[in-house]
Amino acid sequence: MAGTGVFADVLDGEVYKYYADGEWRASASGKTVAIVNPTTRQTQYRVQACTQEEVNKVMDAAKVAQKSWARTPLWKRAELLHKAAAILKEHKTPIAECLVKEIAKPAKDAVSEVVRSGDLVSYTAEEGVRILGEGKLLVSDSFPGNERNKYCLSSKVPLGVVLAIPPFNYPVNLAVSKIGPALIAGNSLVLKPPTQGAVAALHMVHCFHLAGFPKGLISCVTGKGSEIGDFLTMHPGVNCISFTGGDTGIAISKKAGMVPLQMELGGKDACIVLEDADLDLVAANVVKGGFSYSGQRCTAVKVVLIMEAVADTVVEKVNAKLAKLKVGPPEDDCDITPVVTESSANFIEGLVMDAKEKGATFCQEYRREGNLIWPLLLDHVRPDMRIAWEEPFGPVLPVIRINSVEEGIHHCNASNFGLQDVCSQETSTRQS
Ligand SMILES: NC(=O)C1=CN([C@@H]2O[C@H](COP(=O)(O)OP(=O)(O)OC[C@H]3O[C@@H](n4cnc5c(N)ncnc54)[C@H](OP(=O)(O)O)[C@@H]3O)[C@@H](O)[C@H]2O)C=CC1
Ligand SMILES: O=C(O)[C@H](O)COP(=O)(O)O
Repeated sequence: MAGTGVFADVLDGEVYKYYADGEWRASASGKTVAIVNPTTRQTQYRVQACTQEEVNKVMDAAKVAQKSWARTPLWKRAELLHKAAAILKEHKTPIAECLVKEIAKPAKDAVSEVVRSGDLVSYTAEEGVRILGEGKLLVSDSFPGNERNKYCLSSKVPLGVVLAIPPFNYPVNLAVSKIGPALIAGNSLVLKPPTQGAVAALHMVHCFHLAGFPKGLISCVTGKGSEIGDFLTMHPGVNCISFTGGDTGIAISKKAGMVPLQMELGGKDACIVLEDADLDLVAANVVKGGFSYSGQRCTAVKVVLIMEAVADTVVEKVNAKLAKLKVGPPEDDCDITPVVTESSANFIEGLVMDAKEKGATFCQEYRREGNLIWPLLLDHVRPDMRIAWEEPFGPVLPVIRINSVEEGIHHCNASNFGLQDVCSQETSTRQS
């Protein structure tokens, strides 16, 4: 169970602690942030609202720890990462429980996220040893006027302190996908987890603590992004920011200053369906791509562009599959579970109502209870509707009927987003 057994140190009464200098601590702020369970809409957990002073101390400790970590042999860094990966997988059940309660991830997917995170940490360690073990020899006679009398050896060096900010939808997996690469490359890391998902992230960080990483090398500060985010991203102690999330990333890029930024932002991933596609395969992939984890994946299919000649058939096949999806609580491993917050549900509803006013065809009745939104396919969506362009991040999928492949490609290219598109004529995919 969360906060018990090996995880008991993480909990202080009813509030989860933050992690600094190798210890679990309560914030001097005396303030906490509530994490509301998307299903019950009641407070499920509480985390510390860290102060600026606490952030300063974490940054100082991260700077000190990084210096000796950078000198730690590569094989030893990899060894510790493998150890953390094994501990993470061993404790998949309590961590998955947090994902169910905090972000309403279906029970089986929650376990898969933790296991996959462990695998990713190990993979990073393996690849890191290979990639970081390589260097380059450069010679000097590539430029007129120079002889080959000088040699230069280059190898990769760490950046320093990496600030990692992942989103709510994969709070463990998208955190370790930053932690693993940063640590194997000799950096230290400060994690600011998403509020929804923070407790799962704290449990994950404890697995790194149990693996025995040097104190200060990894820290985890909690608090609302809107309150503590700017202080973190503009902190002079940060040497690199790795961010995954929505438009927040654009704001961060404007404030961060001269540090390397790694940004993975929102998407409007399109699926273009041509006449010669296998329409059963299309329907299966549209439902899986568009509706798994209730559409809350950056890689989710978020608009389907179908050639008019096959549109009725595809829509009918998709509708038949949607009728079979189980809608309900994540504990029952339902296919469609409540979306992460009430404000997300309101945003999704806003897109649906806009489409309704502008004449989209509702293939199902729009139904919502609390944060739970039943799966909905909207047909005959036109470019003047917001849902043609915006990312609902929910179980609502627009269909735009097209008359040529060029029309479909034009729609994709006119989007502000670039992430992942699929053309289901063959199995070709286009990543942008
Ligand atoms: N391209 C990719 O690989 C992926 C992209 N995404 C995208 O993420 C979005 C959904 O995730 P969501 O969590 O809602 O995204 P947000 O952009 O709302 O939040 C992402 C993170 O930023 C934090 N944050 C909020 N305000 C600030 C601030 N001012 N400064 C610094 N950090 C801040 C949040 O903390 P808090 O929770 O406390 O507000 C959270 O940890 C979708 O758009 C999705 O497409 C998701 C997965 C992968
Ligand atoms: O954040 C996301 O949406 C994930 O990185 C996507 O992973 P998935 O496509 O395997 O769900």
